[in-house]
Amino acid sequence: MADRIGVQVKRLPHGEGLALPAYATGGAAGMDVLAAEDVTLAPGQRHAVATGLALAIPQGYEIQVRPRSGLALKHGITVPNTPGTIDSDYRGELKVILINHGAGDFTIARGDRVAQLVLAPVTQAAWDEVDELDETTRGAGGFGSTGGHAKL
Ligand SMILES: O=c1ccn([C@H]2C[C@H](O)[C@@H](COP(=O)(O)OP(=O)(O)OP(=O)(O)O)O2)c(=O)[nH]1
Ligand SMILES: [Mg+2]
Repeated sequence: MADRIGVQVKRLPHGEGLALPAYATGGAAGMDVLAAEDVTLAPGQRHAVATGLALAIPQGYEIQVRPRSGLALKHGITVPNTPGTIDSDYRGELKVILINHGAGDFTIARGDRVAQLVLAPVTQAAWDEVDELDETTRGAGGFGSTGGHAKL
């Protein structure tokens, strides 16, 4: 197993009895995180699903909240703010925002694995304000300027 970075986790009262987020396989990038509440999402509805967990992520890291592809493909359940950002200084409850893009109601039961958490390093930037930027081949071209897409 590769070295792991320690992340403090505190179970909140409504998180008691639930497993902690875990890697489903040895090479998994994300830890599956469980819902700590029952909730039914109607088509188009979104909800911040409780996890019953609060974290203290080491400075220099973040946790990204990403959707699970199975839920997205089979049921249209995804994370509208993906990847959700959990800051290292956040001490509130970790919540997973889900939206139902499917055609029917979707019920989440307490204990269901609703998303995955990816620990990632963060580099903070310091602005270096200038009057002129260097010239490049791309210049101000963007948003499809290099082509490569099918013609409509
Ligand atoms: O999917 C998410 C996204 C965020 N958060 C928590 C942790 C994060 O550190 C905090 C703030 O998130 P973000 O910066 O994305 O939201 P904001 O709208 O900018 O709120 P704030 O002004 O509190 O930063 O909310 C979650 O629990 N789940
Ligand atoms: Mg913010």
